[in-house]
Amino acid sequence: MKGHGRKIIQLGIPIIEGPPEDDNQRETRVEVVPMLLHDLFDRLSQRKSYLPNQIIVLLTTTMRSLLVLQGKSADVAKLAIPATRSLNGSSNGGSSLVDEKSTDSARPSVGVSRVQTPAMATYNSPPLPPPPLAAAGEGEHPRHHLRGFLSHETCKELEFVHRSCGAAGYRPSVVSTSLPHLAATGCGHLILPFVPVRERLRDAVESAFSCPFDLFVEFTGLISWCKGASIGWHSDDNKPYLKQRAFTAVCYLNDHGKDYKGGILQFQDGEPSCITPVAGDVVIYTADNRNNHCVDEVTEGERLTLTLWFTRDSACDEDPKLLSFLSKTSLSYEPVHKKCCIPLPASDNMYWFSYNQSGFDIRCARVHILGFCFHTSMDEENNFVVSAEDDPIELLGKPLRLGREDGVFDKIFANGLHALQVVQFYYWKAPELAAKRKQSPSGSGSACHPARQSRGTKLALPCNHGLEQIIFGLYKNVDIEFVWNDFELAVSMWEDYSEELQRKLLTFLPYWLSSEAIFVDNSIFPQNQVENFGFVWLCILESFYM
Ligand SMILES: O=C(O)CCC(=O)C(=O)O
Ligand SMILES: [Fe+2]
Repeated sequence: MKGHGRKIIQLGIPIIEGPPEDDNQRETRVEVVPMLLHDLFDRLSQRKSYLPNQIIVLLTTTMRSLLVLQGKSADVAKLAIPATRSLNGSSNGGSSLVDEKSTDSARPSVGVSRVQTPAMATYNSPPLPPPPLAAAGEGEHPRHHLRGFLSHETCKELEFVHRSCGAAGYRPSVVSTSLPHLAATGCGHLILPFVPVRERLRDAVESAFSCPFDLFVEFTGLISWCKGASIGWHSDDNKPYLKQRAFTAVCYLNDHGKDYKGGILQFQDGEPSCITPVAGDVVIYTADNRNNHCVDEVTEGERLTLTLWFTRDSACDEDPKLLSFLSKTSLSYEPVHKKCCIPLPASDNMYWFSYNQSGFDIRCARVHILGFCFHTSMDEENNFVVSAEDDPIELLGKPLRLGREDGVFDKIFANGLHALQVVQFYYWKAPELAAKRKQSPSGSGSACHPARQSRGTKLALPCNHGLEQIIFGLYKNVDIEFVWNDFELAVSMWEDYSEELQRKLLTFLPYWLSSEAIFVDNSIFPQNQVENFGFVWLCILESFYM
């Protein structure tokens, strides 16, 4: 529902909270709701899925469409009503507001007369909500430290995505997982955990820096800063090709001191002058040279962040590019098709982590430090032999098994990335799996699973195990007892988790594609048919206005 250069005209009566701004020069156009929309308007505002203090505001944009805004009445009205303000397109919890440069050219196609309602007689333009954090950090160095912004569970889920999918980063000693990388490696469904986080962050940045509905996400990525990683003094828009960046949001997903050493973020001037990362905290700042900053070298462990850049330039919006990727990769799967969730590795060199003239494959390292190794998928009697000219790393793209100590798990994984994803899922869910086992009547958990027969041969891969330990092995926080039965349960839980995300993705994608924006809309998942009502009506109205 994003649109650019289109006009907003509000239909209906403005909702004003508090005194109107002394701003007579700002004319606001409010049209009466055309008769034919009354019924729709009433029924939409009775939708059961909204909280009592939420309403729907209908806005016409061009002669061809209507937008439905969902939100708290006063908030929506404050943002929607100042039609003379230039507002960029945006999606907000399934709602959208569309940019207009002038108010005069677009009138609804239905004949509406400009009627002054009692509320309008005194109405000019209500004040925008005050940026909640403005006092704390605005000024010469606009920045804010938002504590506890992300929940523990969100941090853990994003960590799972990163440790299962990350590839070598754009700088030395860095591993990264960008959203296009997920889409390109058959993991488009793993974008879903990011969606509400992106939206909340964009709202927080727009609110903190008083630019409602102004921003697009330019980049979203998970980044591991490993031993040796650092960045010197810079601003985030300091290259000609980065000038579109207006704001940065860095979310910390693990803890300085506990998970790694070093990696303090420092600002050259202003307050706060340095940020010691704590899981769940977020720092937001303008990307320009009012916020020159650096990150101290990480000396041990793995510093994990989710970094977003925001832009005002719709041409740099990440969503349309991502959607074009997703429509090519994810739409080709049927939701019931099991293969839909099997990751498809990128080229092998993207998983090569180089360090001081040595290195390792990131997929291998991630399973090794958790006590696993890759085995061929063949039984020993099949005499599986790797020909001398084959690059052994290529075997990670082929079916394989997972081994641990003296056992090999029975299941054949489609490739190394698939196996890695299940291993990471097991460690993410280990406490839950152990609790389930303890609750089940038979579950002492000590039973030796038949999977532990010896099968296949261990893949001999050219990896520097010592280096793997140094880079990923410290602070691995694995104090859980490994149980094969739990691991087997993790395989089916991983399938359920992935299929559920895939199902959601396929449900969301048509809406995302038609609006060229990625957003959360809980109403797409109706509890019952009534809740889906708005969308149905919107579609009917769109065709009506065509
Ligand atoms: O991770 C951080 O704390 C800041 C990262 C940063 O400065 C950057 O990626 O440009
Ligand atoms: Fe930076």
